[in-house]
Amino acid sequence: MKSSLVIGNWKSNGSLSGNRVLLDAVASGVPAGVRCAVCVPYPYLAQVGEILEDSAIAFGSQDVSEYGYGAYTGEVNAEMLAEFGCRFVIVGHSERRSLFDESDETVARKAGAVLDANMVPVVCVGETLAQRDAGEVHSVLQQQLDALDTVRGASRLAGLVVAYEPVWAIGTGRTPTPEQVQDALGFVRAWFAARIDDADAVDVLYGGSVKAGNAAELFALPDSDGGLIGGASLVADEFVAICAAAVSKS
Ligand SMILES: O=C[C@H](O)COP(=O)(O)O
Repeated sequence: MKSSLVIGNWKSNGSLSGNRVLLDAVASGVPAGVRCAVCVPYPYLAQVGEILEDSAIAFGSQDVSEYGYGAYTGEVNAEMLAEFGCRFVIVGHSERRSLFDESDETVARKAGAVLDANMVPVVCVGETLAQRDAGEVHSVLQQQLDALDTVRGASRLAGLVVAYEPVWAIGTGRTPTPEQVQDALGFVRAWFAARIDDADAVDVLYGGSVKAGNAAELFALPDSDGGLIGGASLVADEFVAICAAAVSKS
């Protein structure tokens, strides 16, 4: 059985001095038996790569350009991220979709660029509260996932990680019920099963107000392969405890 995957998303947080303290504690505290990574702001990639060089913890970024090298002022392309040692790249986080108007098609192009550079896209999907209240959870997920069909090819789809993150649960302290989470994770799994042979090999994560206190219950769900952790990934003890909770699922 594969081990669970826990990814910390620092969002726009960090400092050169604070990163070192946090990562030293995380690297020494995360137990064996869980795959762990942190996705950090671009300027810290080199520092984080150096700090984690001899650890089992992977790292990555929180976004990427859909374009390659060239006249794209302000963009950071996938080849650059790969050169810095990134393993994971978050694409389509709801904060990027809502604050920066990223469409499903843009997200799919970014995922393709990440795959082209031999890294792992962590594609975020999830509904708003209004969409949930309107009974649209499955249709929203379907539309967000269907855009990934442009990534094309079973071997390419098999290289994705998907994080189900209901928008209303992000940073709010609210989490869906375990039944609601399992329903969405199962829907994502079924989407892959309709397209590739080994859908169980795809990592399907949950994100949204995961804490040490609720992680074990969420990770224990049948279709959970781990979590995408925001605020709690900035607190070493909390993040280590979340990673420890993922080990028991493995
Ligand atoms: O990428 C992480 C998610 O946005 C969850 O954030 P949160 O754990 O702070 O709710």
